[in-house]
Parts: sequence; C-alpha cells; structure tokens
Amino acid sequence: MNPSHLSGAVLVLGSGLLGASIGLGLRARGLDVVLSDPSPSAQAVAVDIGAGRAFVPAQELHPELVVVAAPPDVSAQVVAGALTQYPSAVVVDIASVKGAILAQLEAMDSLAPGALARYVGTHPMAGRERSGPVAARGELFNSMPWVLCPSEFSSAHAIKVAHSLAIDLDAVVFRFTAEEHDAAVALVSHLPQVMASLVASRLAESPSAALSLSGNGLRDVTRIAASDPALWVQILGANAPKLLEIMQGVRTDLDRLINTLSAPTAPGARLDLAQLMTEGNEGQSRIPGKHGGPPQQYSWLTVLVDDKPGQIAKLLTEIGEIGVNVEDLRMDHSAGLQVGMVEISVLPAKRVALVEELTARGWKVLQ
Ligand SMILES: NC(=O)C1=CN([C@@H]2O[C@H](COP(=O)(O)OP(=O)(O)OC[C@H]3O[C@@H](n4cnc5c(N)ncnc54)[C@H](O)[C@@H]3O)[C@@H](O)[C@H]2O)C=CC1
Ligand SMILES: O=C(O)C(=O)Cc1ccc(O)cc1
Repeated sequence: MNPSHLSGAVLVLGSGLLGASIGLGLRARGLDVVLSDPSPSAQAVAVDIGAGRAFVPAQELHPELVVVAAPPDVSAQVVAGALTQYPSAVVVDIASVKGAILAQLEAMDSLAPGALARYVGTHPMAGRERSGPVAARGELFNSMPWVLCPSEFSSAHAIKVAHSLAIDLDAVVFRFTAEEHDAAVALVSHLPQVMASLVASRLAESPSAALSLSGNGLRDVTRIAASDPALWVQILGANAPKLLEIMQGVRTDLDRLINTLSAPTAPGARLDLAQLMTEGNEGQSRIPGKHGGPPQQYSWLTVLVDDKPGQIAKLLTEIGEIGVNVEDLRMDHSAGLQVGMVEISVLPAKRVALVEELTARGWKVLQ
C-alpha cells in the first residue's frame, strides 16, 4: 500500500457505513484515525472492525482533517462544531446533498470570520443499500467518483487536503459547484432511488407465485429499494427542487406511455413504444464504464456451478489463472436445482478463449 497523502490524525465524526469505511481505508494507509459517534454501539463496532481508535473527550486532539460522516440533516451543525473546536483543521462532510448544507453554514452567526475557508463539501459516489459500521468496507471508494464542491470561501489548502482524502481512498476526483452537484445527483442517484422504490413497492402485496419468477431484471432495477428510509427521507427532502424538475419529465413520459398502452393497436402506438425503448437504449449507453471511462460494452458468459462452498472462489481463481479480468459478476439460482448460475462479463475480445479454456478445465459454460 502506498503511503498517505495526508500526514496528521484524521477525526471521523459519525462511524456508520461511510465513516467506518473511510476509517478502514485510511487505517490501511497507516494514518491515525479517531472515531466519534453519539451511538456508543456504532462507535464500538467501528473500533472493533479496525476503522480507528475511539475518541476520548478528555484527550487533547489536533487533527489535520475532520471528516463529518453524519446524516445530512445534522451535517451542517456538526461541521460548524468541528470548525470551532479544531481551529487549525480542515473539515469536510460527505453528505449526499451539498447546496442545503452550504446554505445552512453560510447562514450561521456562530462561526468565526473566515472559518469557512477550512471547509469543503464533498460527496463520495459510493455506498451500499445497508447502513451502519457492520457493512463498512475499506475498498468502498476504490475507482468510484468522489465529488469536491469547494465554495467561494474554501482555501486552496482545504481543497488540497480534501483531494488527498479522496486520493488516499483510491477514488476518482471530480470538482463541481454545490448547485451542479445537486442537479447531477438528482439525475444519477436520487431519481434511480425513487424509481427503484416505486417499482419495488408494487411487489409488496403481489402474489408470491408471481415473485417466484423473478430474474435479474427485477433484481437490477430494485436493488437500491432496500436502502435506509431514514437516510433517504433526508436526502430527497434536501434536494426536492432539483429532483422535481426531472420527475416532471418522467411524469410526462409516463402519461404518454399510459395513453399509448390504452390503445396499443391504434395507428402510431407501436412507433411510440419503439421510440420510448430506443430513448432508453440511448440513455443507458451513455452511462460511463468503470473508472469513469467511456461506456464499455462487455460480453457475458454464464457458468453453472454446484451450489456448495468454495465453487465460486475456485472459478474466479481459474479465470485469474487464464489471465482474464472479470469486469462484472452476478449470481442467479436455477429454481429447484442445486446449481448456481454465475454470469461473468469480460472484454469481448477475451470471451471466446475464456469459454474454450473453462470448458477444457471441466466447467459447464452456457453459450
Ligand atoms: N449510504 C450511502 O450509500 C452513502 C451515504 N452518504 C452520506 O454519508 C453520510 C452517512 O451515511 P451512512 O454512513 O450511510 O449512514 P449510517 O446510518 O450508517 O451512519 C451515520 C452515523 O452518524 C451518526 N450520527 C448521528 N448524528 C450524529 C452527529 N450529530 N454527529 C456525529 N455522528 C452522528 C449515527 O449514529 C450513525 O452511526 C450521510 O450524510 C449520507 O448522505 C454518502 C454516500 C453514500
Ligand atoms: O448502492 C448504490 O449503488 C449507491 O448508489 C449508493 C449511494 C447512496 C447514496 C449516495 O449519496 C451515493 C451512493
């Protein structure tokens, strides 16, 4: 592991999923990480998994950086407290919304003049649909976007320290204004969350016989519907104006679709459906590939594995031996059979050789 770009202690306020993941990542760089959380159990679990040492109020602390990893609706207060308590530290927050927090900070009389020079709003675009330190992963941010939203007050030094945090955690740094950030995440994060929840809520009272036919399409579209309601109430509320703009467009399209499907054989109806699907194809093809690179088309292959311990690890090890990089992986189970179907995506040029080699090694590959 390369040495850190930071040198002093890092204080993490809020040791849930994100705070503990940041702690784990920074500890792996050898940094001194101090964790504080009003929930004693969240703090204790984060310490136990190795995300840092427990904050001791009586002990003097001079952190180089304070990372506020608290829920969005308390983040501004916690940032303000940290700016006051640690007058030489840079303070960043990582909340999912940026404009509302900056506005709250700007409206505070309690802050010392110039204190906001040491603050940078940031947002790692990585997370999980689970919360709490138990779900934390030190590699969570690896190759994922991390947005820095410096304000007009942020100093060059504060921006550099915020940048170092993201780089230390192997993230890919982007720089947006708070306003640009909120518009972007309304589209790429908040709209998908709302749509996933809307689709999944249709399933709540559906017959279980229908659900037994569920496949990857449904799983892909609804994965984030398992997200923490308490967090999302805060995120959606804080970014409502930006999200509304996009949802008005969705409503127009949905109304059009309902009209079309009300008379599916009417002249023009099929063209309208084709257009809607094509627009979806166009949008989907614009989602960047890994590491923020250009959209990348991968080839998928499916390998049948016995449903017993160690099989997937063995398969992945052998793919590694063959010298092919797995770009993505998902699992499905064949209803009623003791086999799993592992779907693997690889660069198209690698697919044929990989199928041949896996088959020669005795794996059942579905073409
Ligand atoms: N969950 C996700 O996937 C992502 C979340 N975020 C942002 O990260 C922040 C934390 O979210 P998670 O770690 O997912 O939530 P979490 O619920 O796992 O952890 C939040 C922690 O903050 C603590 N906390 C509550 N009030 C506090 C206060 N006044 N001071 C310090 N700590 C306090 C809670 O006790 C809890 O342990 C949120 O602002 C969220 O918007 C950003 C990117 C992804
Ligand atoms: O689970 C996923 O795919 C996510 O996209 C998680 C996520 C949740 C909230 C954020 O502010 C950023 C990322």
